[in-house]
Amino acid sequence: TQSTRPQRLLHAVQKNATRGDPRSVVKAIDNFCRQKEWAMNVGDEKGCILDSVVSEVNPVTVLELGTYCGYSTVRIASLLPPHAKLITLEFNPDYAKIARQVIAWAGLEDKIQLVEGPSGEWIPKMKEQFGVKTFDLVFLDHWKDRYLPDTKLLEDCGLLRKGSILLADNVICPGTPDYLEYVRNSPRYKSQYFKSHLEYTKVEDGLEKSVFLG
Ligand SMILES: Nc1ncnc2c1ncn2CCOCCNC(=O)c1cc(-c2ccc(F)cc2)cc(O)c1O
Ligand SMILES: [Mg+2]
Repeated sequence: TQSTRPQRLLHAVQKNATRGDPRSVVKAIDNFCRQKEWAMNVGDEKGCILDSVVSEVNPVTVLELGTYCGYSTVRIASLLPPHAKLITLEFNPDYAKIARQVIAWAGLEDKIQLVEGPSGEWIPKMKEQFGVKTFDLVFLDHWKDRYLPDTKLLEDCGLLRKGSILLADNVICPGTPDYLEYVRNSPRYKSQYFKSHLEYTKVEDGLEKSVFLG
């Protein structure tokens, strides 16, 4: 039977990356996607912007929406302080299965909780299920038409505090126009655009960093 692209990406990690070395896992995925097959990881160019935001925020609680194969999950978790926790939501069980193995290869299972299911259902359960008070950082990288409703859900569930940071991938390509309009015009956010390119291509894309003002 034919393998899937996520399975081939996982094999590239197991073949080329060192167990327990998250940065080698990130590098192995980027090499696979540049040399063999494009895949929708945030990639290295936007990944460096992600790294700088994570290092600046130094978050203790992180939420990632959209795990895919775990590339940004591993990239973020590799920069977190020892007691910090990252919860990542993935809707697609096949992607989740691969992501668990990528996370294990990087040796980051203790920092990462991968939850399978739709963001709309899980966000309202965060407090009771995972003992989360508020998130210091949220990385949005799931369905582009879910960014806005899920941001409003995070607000309504009291999961954002004054100073919480939202970092959104793909605000240009594929694009999240309603989300951009909201965070750029709402008095409750201070927003900033980081121009970059769609992973592994020359197409314009970028990350939008928005600080929740409370
Ligand atoms: N827990 C959850 N709840 C709800 N929904 C969920 C979920 N978990 C996952 N999903 C479902 C969607 O997950 C994948 C979302 N990501 C993308 O679609 C994506 C697409 C491109 C792209 C593709 C083709 C082009 F030509 C140009 C660009 C690039 C990117 O960087 C992308 O991130
Ligand atoms: Mg993306």
